[in-house]
Amino acid sequence: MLPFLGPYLWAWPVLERQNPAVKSAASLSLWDKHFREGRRSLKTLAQNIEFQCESIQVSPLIRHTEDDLLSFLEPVQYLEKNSYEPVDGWLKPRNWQWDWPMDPTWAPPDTKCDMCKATPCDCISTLPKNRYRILYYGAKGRGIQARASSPGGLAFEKDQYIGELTGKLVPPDTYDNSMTINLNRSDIDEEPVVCQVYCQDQGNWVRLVNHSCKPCARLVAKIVSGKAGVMLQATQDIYDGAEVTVNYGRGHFGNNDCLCEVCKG
Ligand SMILES: C[S@@+](CC[C@H](N)C(=O)[O-])C[C@H]1O[C@@H](n2cnc3c(N)ncnc32)[C@H](O)[C@@H]1O
Repeated sequence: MLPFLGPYLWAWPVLERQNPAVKSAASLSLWDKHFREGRRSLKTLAQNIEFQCESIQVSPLIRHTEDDLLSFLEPVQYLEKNSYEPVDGWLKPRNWQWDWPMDPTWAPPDTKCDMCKATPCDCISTLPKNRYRILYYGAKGRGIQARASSPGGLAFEKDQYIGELTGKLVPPDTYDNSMTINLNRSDIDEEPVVCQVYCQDQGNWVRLVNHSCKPCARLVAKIVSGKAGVMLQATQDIYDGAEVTVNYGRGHFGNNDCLCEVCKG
């Protein structure tokens, strides 16, 4: 996915001539690496490759320094699973009964999986693959479109788990933005929030799901294959070509800010 810089990648030799900053031999190999990555993304529709330039407004490239340009072409770090590192001062969640500090998504081995109701299992590796594509949805930015094996076919069945949102695990109340979601644990008394999943700088495709006031999916905290996580679950049958959306919660968008199909007719 790299429509924005795509034309520049194809015109790379011209860009190189125009920007005198792009000369240092030391950085050529980095350029080369990102350039190849970009071409691969354009050629193969490798939907998991997202680039830093896609979430920012880039002014004409000639005005940028070499470092800027390189950072635009840097792929967003793709996480197959959540990343956890201990943080000083991360308080033990309410009613947590195990060692602390530790990965707050850890669950005891006898915890039943919310997908198959059994234990142990490998449900997490059975989530659908290649059933989505990243598309631009106008002023909403990028979003996720469902993709079935045949045109117009059923991509996801009602209640099916579509994917897991991955990101960096951070202490509760660290961030308050649309790239962060609280993870609470239904297997612990009073269901405390044990961490947030923060996916601004790294994560997977689920982080690109847009909001709708009439969504076809939801993000829900579940325990799957022995780990707690935020799962994307279809709330109705979703067909090929439909945008996969969730509700970000009441009050997320101010008056008239929501661009979903309900609010914009
Ligand atoms: C989790 S991100 C979704 C991916 C985002 N569209 C992108 O291209 O990076 C959330 C952001 O998408 C945009 N967005 C999502 N749903 C929207 C909606 N219904 N109306 C307006 N903007 C929306 C807002 O900018 C919001 O802060």
